This record gives sequence, C-alpha cells and structure tokens, in this order.
Amino acid sequence: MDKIRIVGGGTLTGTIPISGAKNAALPLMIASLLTADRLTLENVPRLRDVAMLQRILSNHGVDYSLDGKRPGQDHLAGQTIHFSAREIVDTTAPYDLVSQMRASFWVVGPLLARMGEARVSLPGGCAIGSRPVDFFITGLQALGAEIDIDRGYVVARAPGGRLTGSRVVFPKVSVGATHTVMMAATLARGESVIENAAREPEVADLARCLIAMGAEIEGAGTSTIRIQGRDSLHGATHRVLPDRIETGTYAMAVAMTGGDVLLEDTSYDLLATALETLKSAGVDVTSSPAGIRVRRNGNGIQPVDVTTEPFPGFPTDLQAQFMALMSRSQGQSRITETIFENRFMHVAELARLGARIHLDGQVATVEGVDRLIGAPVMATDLRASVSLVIAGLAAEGETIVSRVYHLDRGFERLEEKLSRCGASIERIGGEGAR
Ligand SMILES: CC(=O)N[C@H]1[C@@H](OP(=O)(O)OP(=O)(O)OC[C@H]2O[C@@H](n3ccc(=O)[nH]c3=O)[C@H](O)[C@@H]2O)O[C@H](CO)[C@@H](O)[C@@H]1O
Ligand SMILES: C=C(OP(=O)(O)O)C(=O)O
Repeated sequence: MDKIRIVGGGTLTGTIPISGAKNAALPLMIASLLTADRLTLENVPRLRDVAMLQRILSNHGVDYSLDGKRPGQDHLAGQTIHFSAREIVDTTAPYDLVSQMRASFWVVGPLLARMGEARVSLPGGCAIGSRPVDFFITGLQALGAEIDIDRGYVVARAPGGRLTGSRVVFPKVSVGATHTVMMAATLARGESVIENAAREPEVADLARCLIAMGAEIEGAGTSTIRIQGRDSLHGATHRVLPDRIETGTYAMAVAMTGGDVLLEDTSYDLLATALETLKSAGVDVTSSPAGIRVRRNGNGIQPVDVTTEPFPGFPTDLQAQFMALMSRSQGQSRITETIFENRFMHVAELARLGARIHLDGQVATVEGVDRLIGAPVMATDLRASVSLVIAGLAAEGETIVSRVYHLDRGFERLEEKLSRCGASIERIGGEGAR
C-alpha cells in the first residue's frame, strides 16, 4: 500500500494550480442521469472518487468518454468528460458500490425523477460520523415518493411515474439532501420550494448546470430554492468550479511552513471565512485576478478560535488542516466541530508529531508548540490525511503517512503540486493510485 514520505522543515514558494472541486464534480456527474442527451463537464479533477462514480454511473447505463490532451495543455489541467445517459438500464445502486462512496447515494433523486423508481443501498456511516439519510427520505416523500427500507436498500417509487412539486423544509442544513431534492424537483410536476437549503457554492454550481440543461431554478446559493419542474432536460456543457477545500488546504500549508505561494484558478469568495481566519492568524492573504497569494515570512502564527458551520461559515472540511496549523501557534486556540460528531480522528495522529490537543466532546483545545517532530502517522479520512501532510511539512525530519488512498479520493497530484513549491515529499511503495 502506498505511503507518503515527507522531510519537513522547509518553506513553500511558487505557484499551485487549483483543480476543479470534487464536491461539485460528483453531483454534476450525477446530474447526467436526468437527461437522455449528452452532458459535458470541463475541469473535472483526476480523483479516486470521480473514477468510482464513473463506475457507479456506468452501472446505470451511463456512457462516458474523455477528451485527450490538447496542444500546449499542462498535465495538471482538468479533464473534459462527456456523459450520456441515453437509456437508464438499471435503477439499482448496489451496496458494494455505494458503500465505497457516500455521495453515490445521491443518484436516488435523478433516478426517481426520471424513471419513477430507484433502489439505492443505504450508505452507512463513515470515519467522521453516522451520517443518516433521513432528510433525503422526508424530502423525496414531500415530492410524493413512496419509500420503503428493504434489506439495507432505500426503495423509492413515484406514483404514476412522476414526482409532484412541493415544499420541502430541511430541519438542518444538508448539502447532499439539497443536491438530491433539487435534482429530483427539476423533473417533478409543478413548483417545488426548498427551505433551509444548503448555501454551499457547489449547490449553486449544480444549479447553474441544471439551468443550462433547461431546468428552471431560482435562489440556489441562498436558503430558499424555487424550482419549476420540466417534462425533460437537455444536454449542456458546464465547467466545474474551483475546489475551495483544496485552495484552503494549500493556503494553510503555506501558513504553516512559511513562504510565498500563488494559488491559481481559484477565487477568494469561495472561502472568504477561512481566508479571513488565516489573516487573523497573522498570515498575509491577498486576492488578484492572478489568484490568491498566501505569504508568511518571519512572523509567528497567532492562535484563533474557530467553529465549523455550513457555508458561508468556516467549513468542516478545513477543520483538520486548521488544527494542524494551530498546533504551531503562539498560544491556545479552541476548535469547535458542529457538523460531524466524530471528525477528530486526526487529533491522536497530530499528537504523534508533538501537537498538544485536548479533546472534550465537540471542542478541541490546542496548545501551540514551538516545534513538531516527524513520525510515522496514519491517514484516517480524506481531510484528516491532508492535515497530517501539512503538519509533516512543518515538522522537523521525516514523516511517513500511511493509508494514503484516503488522500487520493480528494487531492489531485498532491505530491507534485507541493514539490513544485520546494517541498520534500514523495510517494513510496505499492502501486500508484492513478
Ligand atoms: C461529497 C460532498 O459534497 N461532501 C460534503 C457534504 O457531505 P454531506 O452532503 O454528506 O453532508 P451534509 O451537509 O448532508 O451533512 C451535514 C450534517 O447533516 C446531517 N444529516 C445529513 C443528511 C441527513 O439526511 N440527515 C442528517 O442528519 C449529517 O449527519 C451531518 O451532521 O457536505 C459536508 C458538510 O459541508 C462536507 O463535509 C462534505 O465534504
Ligand atoms: C467528507 C468528505 O467527503 P464525503 O462526503 O464524500 O465523505 C469530504 O470531501 O471532506
């Protein structure tokens, strides 16, 4: 199995191109199920989750093809993939596929809307929490679906073969339930209104694509989304928005090691709260048409308290990376996780590098230390893994991160992007992930 070897202690200087967002690409790919025409997605990142979802969609009958490299194109440029769900041949998403990637559960919305039925395995929990799907079920029921749970599967039917527009009020903000109900409502009869919708940029990006496919949607990116259902949708071409979590992760890496890096092909507005938090920690962050420039030269890291919240708040997907940064701050900080009940698996691993973190329920108190020292550590989930990488970059000596398949789910060519900026980081052992 692959490992990542880092020799820490240096600073990062250079340019990092930011990839298309995993968390936008996945629902966009799933949207291809809504039309018999071709959906072309540009700027799709080369990630394990994308490859896995291609397999899952092909099981439903979706063909896909990939554009080859174009003259002068950097190999870090995103892929263009064409999806064609001319005929849905199977409305079942089986356990062995869904259990490998939670977002694949979201196919339930488009399958039900287009085919009038879906049988999708319950995804189960994961390393960060129990992650139930009750909001998906009540949301689709509000659109008229009849839903049973049968031997680990959600079995959904639309009476008369079509969903009916309605008002859906989510009790708590859910990104996946918003994506799913919004997709389902595009083909329902009449108007749907989603209240307490997730406002994440990836929801707005999915809506932009659905609108290009002929859907009528207003308010995506706010907490009330209004959708007028259509009889059918058509093909479109859509460019996946930049990955705000990848952007924030590299910004935190530079904040931690010191140096001067330009993050290209991304946008400040996608992660303003996280970048403002970095500024409060004493990091110089500026935005220009060229990208986001992150610098820290000489001055120490100031402690800052953060609480994770739905967008536009501080994202839970950057909590682990921020904790790594705070482990080197000049004081005490408190990090409160409000989205997932178990997203602290990185605490014990960061402690192996010398971090001093006390966990009490959903609150981690971090006492900054002067130095971290490299050690073998284990990746436990996607964002926890990358927090260990950035801590390793700032630690003295060698850090070996094992179980890096978690990283390959969500970070495209991580070692290469960091090496370009002077990091000593390499993948060792096992077969390559891509
Ligand atoms: C592929 C993708 O885009 N994943 C992101 C998505 O995950 P995901 O869409 O799974 O996360 P949700 O926004 O749904 O989860 C938010 C909270 O709501 C709870 N909940 C959710 C649905 C439900 O039916 N019942 C319920 O109780 C969850 O357990 C969690 O506590 O948003 C999360 C929150 O920003 C991010 O961390 C993930 O990176
Ligand atoms: C938690 C994440 O992904 P998923 O929802 O696919 O588990 C993530 O991207 O950090």
